[in-house]
Amino acid sequence: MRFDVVTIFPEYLAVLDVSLLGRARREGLVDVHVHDLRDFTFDRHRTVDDTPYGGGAGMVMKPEPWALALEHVFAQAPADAGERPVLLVPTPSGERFSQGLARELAQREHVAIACGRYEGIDERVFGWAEELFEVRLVSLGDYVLNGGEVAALAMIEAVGRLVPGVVGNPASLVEESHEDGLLEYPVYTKPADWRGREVPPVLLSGDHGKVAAWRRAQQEERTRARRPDLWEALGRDG
Ligand SMILES: Nc1cc(-c2cccs2)n[nH]1
Repeated sequence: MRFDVVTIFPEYLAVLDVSLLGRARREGLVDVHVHDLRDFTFDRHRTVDDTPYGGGAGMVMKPEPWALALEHVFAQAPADAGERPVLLVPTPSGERFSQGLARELAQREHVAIACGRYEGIDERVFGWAEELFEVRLVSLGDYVLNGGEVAALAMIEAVGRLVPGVVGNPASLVEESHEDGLLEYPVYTKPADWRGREVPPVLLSGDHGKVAAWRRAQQEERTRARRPDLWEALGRDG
């Protein structure tokens, strides 16, 4: 799987060289390429923004550098990709990013991410990009970041780790929060008695059936208590 990230802060993405994805990149499972938007400007100041039509505070990212950068990214598409690449655009006004969307994206050959800054990217870029990409405006949550780079890191990690072979033990991907719509159960390790706090006895029982039942009950209790929205969505009684 290939990721292409376009940003005015390419150094923001350098952390991907050291995280879990570092090995995946070295083993050719996941490929991440970062592009500096300013490389697609041609004025002396490498200008990427300008004042907003209609007035208002802040600056808007100019459309032409984005079009040139995204055309360059599109041309990098893996030769065998039998599908249009996805273009993810992190924005507070997008669809909610989720484990389900991460799973969907992990099946794709080529995912591009456009990291906006300032007050955003000229809206016309998204309509234009539809000619080359499946464009998905995506929100990480209802809060505002200064730019899309942090969101890009989060999405690359969430998607990249689901690519077969990236995570050593695929079984560890199964019982995670949100995999089955429920939050994950609590986990414990040695010592059994830590500062007077004991591990739930069922976990020391050796009875795998009881352990599984206890863990499921914990998942349901936690989801109902902490995420009533998820609980309702599961259609369980309130
Ligand atoms: N969920 C979310 C995305 C963002 C931004 C993306 C780009 C600039 S701000 N903030 N919050």
